[in-house]
Amino acid sequence: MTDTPKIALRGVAKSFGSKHVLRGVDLSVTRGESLVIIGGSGTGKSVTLKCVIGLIRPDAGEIEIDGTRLTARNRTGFLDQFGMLFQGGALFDSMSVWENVAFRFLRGKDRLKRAAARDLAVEKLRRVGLGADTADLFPAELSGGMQKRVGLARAIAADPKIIFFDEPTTGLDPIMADVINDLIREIVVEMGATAMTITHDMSSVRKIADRVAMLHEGVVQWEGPVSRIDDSGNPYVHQFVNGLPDGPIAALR
Ligand SMILES: Nc1ncnc2c1ncn2[C@@H]1O[C@H](COP(=O)(O)OP(=O)(O)OP(=O)(O)O)[C@@H](O)[C@H]1O
Repeated sequence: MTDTPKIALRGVAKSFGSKHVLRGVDLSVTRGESLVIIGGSGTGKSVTLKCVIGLIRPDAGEIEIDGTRLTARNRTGFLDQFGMLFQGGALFDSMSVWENVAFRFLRGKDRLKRAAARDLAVEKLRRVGLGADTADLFPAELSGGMQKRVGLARAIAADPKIIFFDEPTTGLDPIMADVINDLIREIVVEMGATAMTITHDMSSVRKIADRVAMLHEGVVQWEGPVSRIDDSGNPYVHQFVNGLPDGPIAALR
């Protein structure tokens, strides 16, 4: 084990026209660590994540993942190596639950025989609390919480060493959100995975994070261990964590 960051962003900048969304983001996530990026709506959390997973190309700065610098050439398909739980689950409606979970094993270089792929999917479904009886259902037949579990099973299907979570509790009631947060934490710890999550749900932050970074006005305003978020001494974090109407964030609106 080394302290080499699994994920490192250095001076990452991205504008859309005259809108400077990211103005030099520096972040690093070490091996086995869970970093949660917080920030208000429209502060660039999704843009940051999309830069990291290669869906958006930054205007400036560097991103290194697992020791490899992201370049225009290797960006495509980079995500294949990592697990990702998309906001809303992003399941394929026309495929059964097990086919969704085993998606990457049904084609390409990791292809398995269908029976083996199904067995793998059933095992992952079990890990997220779903019985084998859900394997042949279709996403439309599942509740939102079950869809999230299936998305999580798909994210961990290939035992990735790095997992990204995009707003993992969006659309869930508070009780189901808590269940999913617990499950994410358990699985990340059990797999020893490095995790990066974006969210504005403070209950997720408290459950999932080892470390927290607060994004505002295109830069990381504060970062520190999750144990410090109630006592950060940072006015942005204080306002955000406590949901206060007054403070530097509201003053800028
Ligand atoms: N492809 C794009 N083209 C133009 N503007 C974009 C694009 N993607 C994002 N933006 C803008 O960048 C800003 C940051 O968006 P982003 O989705 O990263 O915010 P966020 O922090 O994830 O917000 P939320 O919590 O509401 O999802 C927004 O103003 C958005 O309109």
